[in-house]
Amino acid sequence: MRKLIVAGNWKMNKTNTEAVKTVSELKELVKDVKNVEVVVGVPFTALSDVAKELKDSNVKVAAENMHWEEKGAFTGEISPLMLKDINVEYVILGHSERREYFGETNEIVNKKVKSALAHDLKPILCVGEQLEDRESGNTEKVVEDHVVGGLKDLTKEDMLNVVVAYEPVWAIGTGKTATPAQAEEVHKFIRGLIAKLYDEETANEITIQYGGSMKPANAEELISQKNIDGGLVGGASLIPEDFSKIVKSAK
Ligand SMILES: O=C[C@H](O)COP(=O)(O)O
Repeated sequence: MRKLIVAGNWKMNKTNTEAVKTVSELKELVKDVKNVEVVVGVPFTALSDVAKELKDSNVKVAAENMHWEEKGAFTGEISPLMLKDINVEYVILGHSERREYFGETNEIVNKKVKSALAHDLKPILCVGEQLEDRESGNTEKVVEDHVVGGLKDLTKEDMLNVVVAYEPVWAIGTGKTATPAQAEEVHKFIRGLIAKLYDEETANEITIQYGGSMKPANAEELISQKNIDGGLVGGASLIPEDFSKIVKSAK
């Protein structure tokens, strides 16, 4: 039975003080949730204090990015060792904003995914098409390129620790959600791709989250689709009440 995972991605929002206050409210709101893994992805500056605040709670912590090397002359970067040391469990990799604004290629994303796994961090690999890809009928081609490129050289055992997040870029922060049927179609395609790259059993175990304007009002219908196993939530994850409603709508 694959795991339902609802993860927040705060992006570049909240100071450390605001972050600690937010998660202290969130952990109370979701303390009785058992069927869903709850994760918050927070800025680097807040990771340590957020992890301390969430110790002994059922909410896990994610970083929003990391470098693939353990240490060295990489000014401004954060390494997997640094994340492990402060009890971070997940790391969001290959988000479309990293690809678009910071030039991350599949090759870079793949190095990060492999490094995360080697350091016992669970990567959330983000994949998804731009509006022009969808309009030109290239959604599957782009998604396949991200999935195959991001997972290159991973073993079946590695794969079982990877979470995939399908995020159509045109739906991120725009209020335009993919319809449940549109999202399900791509999720099914991704699972089929993983079955081809590995096998059916592995594909059935992988959590594939949907991301893109997920809100309390649309989460239940999206997550109830056969191949949608949770969400990667941006804007709505900044408000504990809204995020907890999304978590509780996952069944
Ligand atoms: O990682 C999260 C996504 O980019 C979705 O963001 P959003 O929920 O604000 O559309």
